[in-house]
Amino acid sequence: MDIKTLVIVGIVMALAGALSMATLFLTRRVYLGFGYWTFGTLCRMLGSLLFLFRDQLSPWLTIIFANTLLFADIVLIGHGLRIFRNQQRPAHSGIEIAALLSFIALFAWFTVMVPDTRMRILVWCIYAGAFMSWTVFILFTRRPAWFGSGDQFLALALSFLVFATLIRAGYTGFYEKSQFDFMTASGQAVFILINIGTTLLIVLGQIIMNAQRIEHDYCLVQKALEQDIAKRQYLEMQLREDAIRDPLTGLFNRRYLNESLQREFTRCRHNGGSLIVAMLDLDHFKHFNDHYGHEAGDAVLRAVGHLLQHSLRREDIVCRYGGEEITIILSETTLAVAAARLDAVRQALTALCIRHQDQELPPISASIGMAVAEPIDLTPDTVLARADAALYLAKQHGRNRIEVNTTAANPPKLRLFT
Ligand SMILES: Nc1nc2c(ncn2[C@@H]2O[C@H](COP(=O)(O)OP(=O)(O)OP(=O)(O)O)[C@@H](O)[C@H]2O)c(=O)[nH]1
Repeated sequence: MDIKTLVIVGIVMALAGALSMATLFLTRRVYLGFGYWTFGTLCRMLGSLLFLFRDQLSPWLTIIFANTLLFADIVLIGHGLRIFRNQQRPAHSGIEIAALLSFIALFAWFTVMVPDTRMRILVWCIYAGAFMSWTVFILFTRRPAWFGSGDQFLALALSFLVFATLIRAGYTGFYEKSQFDFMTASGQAVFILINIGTTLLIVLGQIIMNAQRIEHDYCLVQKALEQDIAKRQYLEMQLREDAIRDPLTGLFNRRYLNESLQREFTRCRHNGGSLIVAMLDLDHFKHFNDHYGHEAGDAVLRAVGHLLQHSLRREDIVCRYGGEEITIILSETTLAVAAARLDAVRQALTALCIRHQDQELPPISASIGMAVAEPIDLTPDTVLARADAALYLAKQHGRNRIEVNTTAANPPKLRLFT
């Protein structure tokens, strides 16, 4: 394959790279800096194309301008990279412009004033080698979070070119002048081949770098979104909790009682399970409040709420009905078991040691009324009313005791707990 054919292959490769970069640039999301890479690839293609007309057009075009375009590509790779990696735009523009202008001047000098191919090659090797090394340095030393195989590709391709440039500089120093003619010397063919190989590798590296950065940003957005969703869910849960909890005792509130009682009542009706409702009321609480103060009364209510929450089953629903009255919904259990459990609670309440402002408050007690949902209950409110009636009975019978609202299905034998 002669050198001209090789140059044509290089042009085709650069064209393919330029087209893929331009397509991405125009149709997809690209980061700042990608435009410089696209423009650089176009320069490379155009510069290679001009080489083909070496003996037909002016040396200003085919030597000076062509090489300037190739060098511009190398400058633009580094410039684009620094912008891609969020560096200040004007940071090194002065050096780049000065390098480009001096490169043009030296090439013009060694083409028009003192024609010297050996010097032109050396100038090329020094300028291109320095700029490529600078880019490799940035690639290896400033690794951002999205650093990945794309950066390695680019670093690898450029390092290879730096190596080839060094060899070319050495080769230039040892051979006769006649060997440097671009379109005839065989040594130049190797360098053109290396350029062809690295052109696509550089483009590929730049495209992968962009894709990896998009992927990294996407992951960040996704993570932020997930955190946002979790926060919202937590806030919603918190709002729901606030809406159904009594702030003083931590027990469910009246609203939740109404919802739950209706739900449990319907479930019990349809599935035939059991439903027991209990009303618990602190004894002589008005007197307690009057004697020890409202704040001490609040401390008692808090302690009672805490005890109830921790001494009943998880599935039992404990709600503050109002004031010092508490409603408990017990499902899927028998009256005997529920009564025994509530009596344990009653006894625990009497043993409760409550402190308020470094003062131990006197023992408290509670009366409890219970009712079992039965076919005669047409609504949940009737079960509640029967439990309340049993509570009234417990108060009348001397307090600190449990009374069960008896019906034909639940005879009075259960009035045992006093
Ligand atoms: N500290 C405090 N007291 C409350 C709260 N809600 C209601 N109370 C008081 O609870 C007392 C209820 O009194 P009563 O309904 O007369 O009942 P009692 O004194 O316990 O008498 P019996 O139930 O017959 O034993 C009232 O003094 C209310 O002010 C509250 O959130 N905090």
